[in-house]
Amino acid sequence: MKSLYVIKIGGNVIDNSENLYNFLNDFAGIEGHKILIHGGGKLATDLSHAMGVEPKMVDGRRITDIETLRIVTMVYAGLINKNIVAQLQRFECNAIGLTGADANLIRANPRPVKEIDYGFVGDLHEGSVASGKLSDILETGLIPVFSAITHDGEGQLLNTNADTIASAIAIALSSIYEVSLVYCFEKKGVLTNVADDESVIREISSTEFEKLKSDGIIAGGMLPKLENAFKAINSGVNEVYIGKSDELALLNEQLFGTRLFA
Ligand SMILES: Nc1ncnc2c1ncn2[C@@H]1O[C@H](COP(=O)(O)OP(=O)(O)O)[C@@H](O)[C@H]1O
Ligand SMILES: CC(=O)N[C@@H](CCC(=O)OP(=O)(O)O)C(=O)O
Repeated sequence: MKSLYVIKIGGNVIDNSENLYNFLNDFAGIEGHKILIHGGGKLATDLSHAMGVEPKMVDGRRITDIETLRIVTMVYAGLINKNIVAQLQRFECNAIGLTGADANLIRANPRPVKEIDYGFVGDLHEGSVASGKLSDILETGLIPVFSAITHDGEGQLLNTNADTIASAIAIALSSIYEVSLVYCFEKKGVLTNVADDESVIREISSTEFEKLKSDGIIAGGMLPKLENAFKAINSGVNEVYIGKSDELALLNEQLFGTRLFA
């Protein structure tokens, strides 16, 4: 089986032009097949404030009313996606910017309304990712760069968490490739103390994850990230890492951030 890197980059790194430049330079240098998925939550939040639309997050997911959907589509699928693609071209990495609607690559279901109405938020399910078509794109030598925008197949764009997209793409392609899923953010890995960047936990198993959760060591955005990451490792993805965006080169020596085990 050929190997494939599925790499996700979070909003805090995207927001810092020097960190983004360094990350994209390293990403461009990775040999073989690779896919980039980017968030951009921080910029969307800043822009919402500037446009007088109060951002609302519940359990790490953005409540996406029609105004917010317009903003996130402009920010994720437009501004951020096209900037990343242009920068990758500078590094001679032939990237193609995509949403889930392009080539019908990722179809989502609108999140059902229960206690909370999330609005235009899309959830992924088995079969959401068109793995055959995505593999066709990879085999042409192009490097897909996905934003966090998907669609429902009925003409409606949806906002889908970028960590979830990365996990779903990694799982869907794991029957075709040996997949390494890598979550890059602004810290050196999963930390025992969020204030101490050197307190990296090198390995976490599913059982240890439950304990870290109940001890309150893992909180906020790290919770859904790890849930998505463990789903991947339990669904056929070869390896999953979480670590700092400017340490990507350490992946080769298996010294990058935190590695997850089933
Ligand atoms: N144990 C932990 N180790 C590292 N980060 C943690 C931990 N617990 C909570 N966090 C928080 O989770 C955040 C990462 O989640 P999030 O902001 O959603 O990531 P991303 O930037 O990839 O979207 C970190 O910035 C940190 O503040
Ligand atoms: C539904 C939902 O919450 N979507 C996310 C998509 C962007 C994202 O995931 O960005 P980060 O990776 O930078 O957090 C949002 O709008 O914040």
